[in-house]
Amino acid sequence: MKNFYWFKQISNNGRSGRRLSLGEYKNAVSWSKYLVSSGAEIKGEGEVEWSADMSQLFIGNKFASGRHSRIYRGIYKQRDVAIKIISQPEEDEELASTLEKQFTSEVALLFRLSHPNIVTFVAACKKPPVFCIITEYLAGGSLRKYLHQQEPHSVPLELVLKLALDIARGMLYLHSQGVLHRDLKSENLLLTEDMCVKVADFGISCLESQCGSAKGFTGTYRWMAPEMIKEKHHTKKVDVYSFGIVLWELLTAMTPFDNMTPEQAAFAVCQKNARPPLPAGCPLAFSHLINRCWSSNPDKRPHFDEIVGILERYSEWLEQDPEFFSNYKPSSEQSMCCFLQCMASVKA
Ligand SMILES: Nc1ncnc2c1ncn2[C@@H]1O[C@H](COP(=O)(O)OP(=O)(O)OP(=O)(O)O)[C@@H](O)[C@H]1O
Repeated sequence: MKNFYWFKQISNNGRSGRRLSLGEYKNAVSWSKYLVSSGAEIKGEGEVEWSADMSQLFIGNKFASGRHSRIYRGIYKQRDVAIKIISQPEEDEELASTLEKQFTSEVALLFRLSHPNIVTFVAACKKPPVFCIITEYLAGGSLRKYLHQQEPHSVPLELVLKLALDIARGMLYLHSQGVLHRDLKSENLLLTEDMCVKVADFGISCLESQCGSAKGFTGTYRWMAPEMIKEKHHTKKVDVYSFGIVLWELLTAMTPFDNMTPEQAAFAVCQKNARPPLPAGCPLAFSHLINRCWSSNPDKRPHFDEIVGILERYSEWLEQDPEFFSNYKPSSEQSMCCFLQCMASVKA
């Protein structure tokens, strides 16, 4: 594979694997000294359960980065993985401590989650000032990257529906586990090769019972619910708001509020109740749902069980009637249900 060298990131005995390119070498040595174990260690609570066996980890090319992380491809126990490496800055103690807290919380949450639409956790390692989180590798990249490669408004409605349902099922599971994601956006939704979506990046997620206020929050304004922008008390419904924005992204393949800075977008959402414009030809089935999801009143936003139910019904109806999206009227839901029940009884 051109320009792709594996580096066996082990060596308690100092041996390393194959040669790295100069850039990779510089990157690797900057943190490898921390990741390589130096003998017996005392591990914190729960750490034994998720601690990576570093002798089984091969680290390859860096392929993405986050605000405070670099993401590498790798192999762990013969499995394709993504390795998120977070390094604490020496010069900023407050940020260093926030990053450590985020790492600990992300691992604790990911470790207990298991669902086809949630990225699968593999292992982690904690060697301050470097932490790593190993997850399954998703070859399709982020949904944001995929949407940016499409012409605006060009994603077929069947695909929009399928992707939306994947995301909603992942979120329904997450909420059923009492977890709020709090940073749901297309960048944190990853695709498999066969276009299945998985929810990722639990850095600022929390257990509903322990979320507290949104003070000093580092989520992303373009996708953030107004109550969270205002640093008010928030509930699971902040994820439903973000889901509404993601649904808009799926339909338009555009960036929300792309003519504004994130701060301007935050101001417009809170002070002027602004939302990204729904396309003129947006099927009512979607505009109706999006408007409910991004309602400024959290109580008016549906729960994910209702959203999954609605999207599943849309899928069924689309199967029965290829013109479903043009024919749909919100008031027709009832008659469509009757129609399907009749069809089912005729078949029986
Ligand atoms: N398991 C994975 N498989 C494939 N790509 C991944 C995986 N994990 C992360 N990525 C890529 O890396 C990017 C950043 O990952 P992630 O969001 O987890 O990092 P982060 O440090 O939390 O970022 P930020 O804080 O800026 O949101 C993702 O948008 C995606 O493109």
